[in-house]
Amino acid sequence: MLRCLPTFRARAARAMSTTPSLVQIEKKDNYAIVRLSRAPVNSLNMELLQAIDEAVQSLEQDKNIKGMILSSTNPKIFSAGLDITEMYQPKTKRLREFWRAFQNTYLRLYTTPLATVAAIEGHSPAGGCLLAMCCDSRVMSLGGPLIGLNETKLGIVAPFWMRDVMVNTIGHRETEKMLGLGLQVNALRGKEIGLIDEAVPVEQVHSVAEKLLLEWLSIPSSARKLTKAMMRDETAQKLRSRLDEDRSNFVDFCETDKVQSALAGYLAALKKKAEAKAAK
Ligand SMILES: CCCCCCCCC/C=C/C(=O)SCCNC(=O)CCNC(=O)[C@H](O)C(C)(C)COP(=O)(O)OP(=O)(O)OC[C@H]1O[C@@H](n2cnc3c(N)ncnc32)[C@H](O)[C@@H]1OP(=O)(O)O
Repeated sequence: MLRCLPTFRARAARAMSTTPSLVQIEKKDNYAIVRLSRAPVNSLNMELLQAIDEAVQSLEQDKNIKGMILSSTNPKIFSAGLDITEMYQPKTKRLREFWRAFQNTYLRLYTTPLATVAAIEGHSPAGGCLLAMCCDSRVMSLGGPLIGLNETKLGIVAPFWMRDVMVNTIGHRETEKMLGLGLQVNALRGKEIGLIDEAVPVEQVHSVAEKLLLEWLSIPSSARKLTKAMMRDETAQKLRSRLDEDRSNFVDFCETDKVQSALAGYLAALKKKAEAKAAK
């Protein structure tokens, strides 16, 4: 018992230090709204990934909570995807921990027994698109925001499990095009290819997300959960059985000169764009 205490304390301290600031949880009757809250663009660094994982886990353990809406405190950005600075000029130990956090968060969100809906008001590239695809349904705002796996445009390659989730969502041929060309699409096009379930004006995103969530929650709970597991466990298991191999592949790939120079170029382009915006 005593020996468990430091682990418990460390976990509790970590949860307290990450969860409230990086992820906001608002509980409603039988579901919660989980808002990503890492300014400026919800880029997924290790701490945010861990905070999402912990938030979903804590909701799974709450007997009153049956579902969640994944959203953002920033209406212009759902999530900018993985924090590129985690991958650029990395320290190997941190890079390994970062990738494990990404694997864990994906596995948690993709297979959670909670019903999940992504309320996507703003941009959702790459890792942001993955988080959204892990949910049972997606609502996205009409207009400017884009969603997709744009990795190839950065000169990097999405891992097999991001591909698998996209194939499961929109089918093989659409994934081949989206992934190969690094395409991002707006909500209307997303709806045409099945990436998005509802495309609505931004002010309706949350009410429609709630409607979709209640539809999932209207299904008898054990039937809904078993069906979700039946549809998703095989895909998740593919990664679970290769966690270390996948992480080594990522670290080796990331540390190559080619990937490092591609990331340097991409970060410089982002910075230039931000400076031009600020100068206006
Ligand atoms: C075998 C296995 C192999 C595996 C091989 C590895 C594959 C891993 C899979 C990778 C998955 C990913 O998610 S890769 C990540 C892909 N993500 C992206 O391409 C998104 C890039 N960002 C954008 O497009 C835009 O920033 C967008 C999100 C639309 C917001 O536009 P805005 O105009 O509102 O804001 P900006 O001015 O651009 O950005 C505000 C600030 O945030 C920073 N910023 C923006 N996105 C960022 C990001 N993802 N990471 C870090 N920082 C980011 C900018 O540099 C600015 O910094 P300051 O100038 O300092 O203010």
